[in-house]
Amino acid sequence: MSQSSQDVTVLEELSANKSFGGVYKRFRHYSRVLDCPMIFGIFLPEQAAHPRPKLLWWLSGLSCTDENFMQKAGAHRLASQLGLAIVCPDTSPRGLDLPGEHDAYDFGSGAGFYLNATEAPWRDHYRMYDYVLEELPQVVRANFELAERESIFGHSMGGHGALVLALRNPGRYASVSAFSPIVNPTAVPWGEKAFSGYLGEDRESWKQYDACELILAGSGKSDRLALFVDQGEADGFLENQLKTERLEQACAVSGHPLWLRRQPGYDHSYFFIASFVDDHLRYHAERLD
Ligand SMILES: N[C@@H](CCC(=O)N[C@@H](CSC=O)C(=O)NCC(=O)O)C(=O)O
Repeated sequence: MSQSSQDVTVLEELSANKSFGGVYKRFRHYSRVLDCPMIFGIFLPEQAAHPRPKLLWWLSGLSCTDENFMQKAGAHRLASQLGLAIVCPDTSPRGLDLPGEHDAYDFGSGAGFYLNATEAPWRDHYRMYDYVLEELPQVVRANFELAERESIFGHSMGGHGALVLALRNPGRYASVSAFSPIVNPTAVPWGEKAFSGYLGEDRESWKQYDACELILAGSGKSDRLALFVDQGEADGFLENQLKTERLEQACAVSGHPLWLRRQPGYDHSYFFIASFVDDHLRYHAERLD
């Protein structure tokens, strides 16, 4: 069977670790959307107590794999109690060797930006928007018995991904939240570098992947999903890359509901995420009930 005709829902189990009564597993599958093998992680709460867990997606940031959140966020204990299944996709296609793909932490491997690239050579593989929105959910649902509703959260580049996916797909997610998200990628160095490489120089086309632009464009819409955002005030990326105040401004102008918490002294790391992840898990669990 050729790779492109492989059944994407067939999983190869790579590891399984019991954790807080549940189980953390990693799987490899062939992604037709990305045209390469991909790995994802899933935490499943105890089967007997939660036969049909609620589904929560986590999107990680630059330089991460499917493993960072599972190993560092300390989310398993409460996810197990709340009956949450958490799925962590990888942050880019893998196993390729496109020109320059592995040269920098903020472009190429580990930096897919949850978009569908239109520029060569990226467009043949870098389609993380479709992968996270469509293909991986099909794979996960074909293999695990899960509740129908789903929610999404993420960090930094992954916070950007979570906000964009939720804003562009009203009704799809019961709730969305983010730690230290890149909120206005079309106007900060990380986003400008990635979007010009993946999407080309037409800046109009970039706006479909920019949370602030989407919020401003959706001004007056009635079905706006509230955004829950935690941002550390001692985050070294806040001033140049994250610019949380622009999200505040866009939401204020558009009347988009935003619950923004500025957390004094916290930086951009997983120590920040671990400090507040319980609040996010409870927030999503309540809205998924
Ligand atoms: N220069 C650093 C930058 C990588 C980094 O800080 N990545 C963050 C996400 S930043 C925005 O998307 C991260 O989550 N890192 C992984 C971790 O486990 O902390 C570098 O490459 O080291």
